[in-house]
Amino acid sequence: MSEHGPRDPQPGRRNAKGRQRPERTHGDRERSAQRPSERNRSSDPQRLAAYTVLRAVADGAYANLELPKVLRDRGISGRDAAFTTELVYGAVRMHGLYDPIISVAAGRPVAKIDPNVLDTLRLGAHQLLDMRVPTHAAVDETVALARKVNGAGAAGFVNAVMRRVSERELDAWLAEVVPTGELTARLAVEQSHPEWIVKALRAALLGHGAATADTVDSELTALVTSDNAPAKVSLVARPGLATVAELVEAGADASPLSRVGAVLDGGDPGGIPAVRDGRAAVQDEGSQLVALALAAVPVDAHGPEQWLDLCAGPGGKAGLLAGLAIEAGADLTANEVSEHRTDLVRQTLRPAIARAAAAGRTVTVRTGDGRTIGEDEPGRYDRVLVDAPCTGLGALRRRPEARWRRTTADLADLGKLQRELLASAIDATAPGGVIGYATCSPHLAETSFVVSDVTKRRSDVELLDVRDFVRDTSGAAVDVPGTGQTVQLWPHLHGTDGMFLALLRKKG
Ligand SMILES: C[S@@+](CC[C@H](N)C(=O)[O-])C[C@H]1O[C@@H](n2cnc3c(N)ncnc32)[C@H](O)[C@@H]1O
Repeated sequence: MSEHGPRDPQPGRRNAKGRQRPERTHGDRERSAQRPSERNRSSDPQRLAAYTVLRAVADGAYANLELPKVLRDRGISGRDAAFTTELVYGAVRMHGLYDPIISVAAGRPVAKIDPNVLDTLRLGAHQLLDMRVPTHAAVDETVALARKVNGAGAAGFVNAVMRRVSERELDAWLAEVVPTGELTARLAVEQSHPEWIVKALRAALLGHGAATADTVDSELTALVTSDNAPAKVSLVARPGLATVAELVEAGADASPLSRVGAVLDGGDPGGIPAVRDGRAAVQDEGSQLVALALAAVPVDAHGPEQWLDLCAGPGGKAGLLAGLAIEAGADLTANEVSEHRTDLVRQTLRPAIARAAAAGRTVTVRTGDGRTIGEDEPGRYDRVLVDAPCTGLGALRRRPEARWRRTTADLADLGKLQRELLASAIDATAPGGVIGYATCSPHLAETSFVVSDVTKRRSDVELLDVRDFVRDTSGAAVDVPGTGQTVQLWPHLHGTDGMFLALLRKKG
């Protein structure tokens, strides 16, 4: 491949995401035109760390778990950690767009590029096309990284590809690689999602009443665009253990959406004492609304209410439910099928377990298959949460690799499990009790279809109108589009994960 120096771009031009691209200087061009072997640069720790995480993700790791480990092991913190995080999340999320660009720049399909080298190129493409990194730094540092991790031969190739990519602004690349035609196919590349997910989200917007035929294109565009924006850091003050005021004092803003929530505008939540002690935690406000709604439904119980979290791992909602249960004079059982995740629940609930004991109530954690609880303990519980295992298509902002791992085949396996768990939950619920069925996915096959399939087969449950129980901090009903009795929250409308909730009453 021949090498061409980058053209001078139009100074001060904004790219498609509205970011100001820095002006490039003549010096940048000269520098980029140098052969990689003529430069004597070693790669910097942040890019090396980002590359390490990308390779781990390629081997099956989760970026949100691997990244903190690598940052900690290498002593990367503060702004350097934020930079590394942006590199990792951007390169993983956006490679559905970067790969076609890299392919054009390299003159070959990405399948013909060594996967290690491809990850280096993705990191470089993200710096060039979506970050404020000056062009010369993005190119030079990517080449230095390639020399270190991919070898001298690969560094020459990376240099050539990076320089080609840097020749155009993002808008020009979009014009080249985004297909014309169907919006779903266009968004799949432009917003870097597998097309089956874009189609499923389109159906979900229509099916949950969040769009009409006239508005679905703009809603869908806003939704998939929001999947690529970093989620804000939301905190929960676990009732009885911490207060929102305490979180506000530590620098967060009270959440307008959740009465137990606060939102952190940057900074490390781990630095907040209540979070460090497990009295507060990072938790999406949508998840908080689910737990609050289930706890708010009036139930006629004989004696202290018995609450069950059927699928509790790693314990986020159980942490909130435990506090709400103690406040309500109820007992909570948190069940989880995986031993390892049960340990995480136990860790999360440790402060609540102690507090429950002091209040004469119990919070119990156990390992078990939720599908058999209905048979083993029929009618024992007054409130049951089924936060079902799902594709997580409503939480793509937080899990950058999830969109590339999920397949339509997952839906069939999960659908069977979801139906069995919901049926078991209903069996485990006492007459007059309430069941919450939740997913962090708006996919119709995991939400409305599961609820309608299970309820139409039985005469002992009725749907409640969830809208009555999803209340914001002021006590007003949260504005949820659609007219059905279930609630679907949306990242682009509510700023939360795409949580779904149905509430069912067991007939007395
Ligand atoms: C969506 S997650 C629950 C998240 C949790 N409620 C929270 O807020 O942190 C679903 C959980 O269900 C668990 N699970 C899967 N199959 C299960 C089963 N048959 N019985 C009980 N739990 C199960 C998974 O291991 C996973 O931890």
